[in-house]
Amino acid sequence: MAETIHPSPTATTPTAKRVPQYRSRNPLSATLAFQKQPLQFLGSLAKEYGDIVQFPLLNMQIVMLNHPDYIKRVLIDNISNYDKDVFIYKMLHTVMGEGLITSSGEKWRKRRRLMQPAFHRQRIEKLVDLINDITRGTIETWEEKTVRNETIYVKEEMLKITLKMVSMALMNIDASDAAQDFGRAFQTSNEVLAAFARMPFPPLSFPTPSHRRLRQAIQQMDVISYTVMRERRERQEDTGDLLSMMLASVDEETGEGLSDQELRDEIQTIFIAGHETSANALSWVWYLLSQHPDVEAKLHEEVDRVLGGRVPTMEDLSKLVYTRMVIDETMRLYPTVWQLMRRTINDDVIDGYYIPAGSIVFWSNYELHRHPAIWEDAERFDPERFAPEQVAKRPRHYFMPFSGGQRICIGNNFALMEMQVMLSLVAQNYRLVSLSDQPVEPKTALALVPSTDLPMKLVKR
Ligand code: HEM
Repeated sequence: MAETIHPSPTATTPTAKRVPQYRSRNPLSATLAFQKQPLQFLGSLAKEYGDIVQFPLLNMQIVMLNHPDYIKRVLIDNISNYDKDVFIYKMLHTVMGEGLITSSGEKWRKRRRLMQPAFHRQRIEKLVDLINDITRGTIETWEEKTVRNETIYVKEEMLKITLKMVSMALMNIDASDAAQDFGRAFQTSNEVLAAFARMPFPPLSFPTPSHRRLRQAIQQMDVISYTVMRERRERQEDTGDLLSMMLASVDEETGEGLSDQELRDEIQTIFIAGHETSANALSWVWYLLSQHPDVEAKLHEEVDRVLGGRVPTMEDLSKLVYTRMVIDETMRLYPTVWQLMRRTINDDVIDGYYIPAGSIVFWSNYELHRHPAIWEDAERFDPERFAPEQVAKRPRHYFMPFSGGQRICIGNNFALMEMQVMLSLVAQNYRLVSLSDQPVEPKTALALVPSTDLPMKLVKR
């Protein structure tokens, strides 16, 4: 029989069930396990409790949802009942301010409306040539390395290339030194924040050595964002990109443009959200290809057949079906955004479970993408799962590496385009062969990153 729950079911939810509670004699065991090995801990919860469970994390109670239908309720069906007033977004606020990821309500809505046109399909189509050029530039730097038989570190290479792509394509910033400096400062802030996300104590305002490093890194990123902004304001030219749109925008009610602080927050958000995510996804792709020669061979066959030695055009992308299948299957196994959370505004009932107002609901794409009722033999890397006829059989919300609903990733089409172009163009020219026997495991920083730098050798095809 359904138990009643704390605080107590509301009049509208008289029959709601209590969310199963994590059981342990040690009140700190969940916190310690989450801090030490979050993926293993979440996996054990899913195994033991199924699709929903509540566990304590420090002084918070977290409701872990582990079925895509539950996530659909939060992101789509009852979206107005969930906001981002949760510690992880407050933490990101220290770096991104109130940018598109961290803002909510009317502020978010207006900003999203303003930025959305920069990501329309027609605009993205125009960026294919630029993405090709940037990839070719990288391939040229690799020519010499190949001759000298030098090792490349794939993680670093992917971060460099995606940072260039996002800064040149969306903000028309010549991505030389400034972007690389931004990348370095971002890595520092990333390390500190990842540690804080696992153990949010002491508060970031407390001046520990690592929190001081974070402050410094934020200052360095600020200097770069403000310089970019000042230069573009002075030049007063409309280059038709995202930054131009933001600089020219005027609030319909107040007639005012975005303030320096608001622009800084958005530039920082785009720099950060727009490069590390795609870089990690691509790093995982190269790693998985190096471990699965059969998949690699099939990819080469497609790239050679469709492109015939040319660089890809927008029309080619729809024909590079297997290339896209490899990307999707990689994001299933290693979703770079591996944890998401929301706060429940008013009481809700999810599949009969009572979720009181103020609950923190949490889900991990890493776990969801391994749900045994949805993905057979889930640990196996098998791009065929994403063959068009297989995709057609699954509800769309069963696979949401870019999240879903109104707050779906604004850069999803851009990311898919850049990854498909980059992957096909590099695969046309090179094989990336792993140089290490060290096992590569997923590491939970803010994003899900490979545990090694992925040293590889370039072999010309
Ligand atoms: C493989 C690449 C990427 C993945 C897996 C990814 C994933 C995601 C996810 C899961 C969210 C939802 C976050 C949340 O609800 O808290 C998100 C939001 C967002 N992403 Fe991405 N992303 C990628 C690439 C990009 C790129 C290239 C850009 C920009 C150029 C970008 C910009 C953003 C922004 C601004 C948001 C906030 C959208 C909003 O709330 O309105 N992302 N992304």
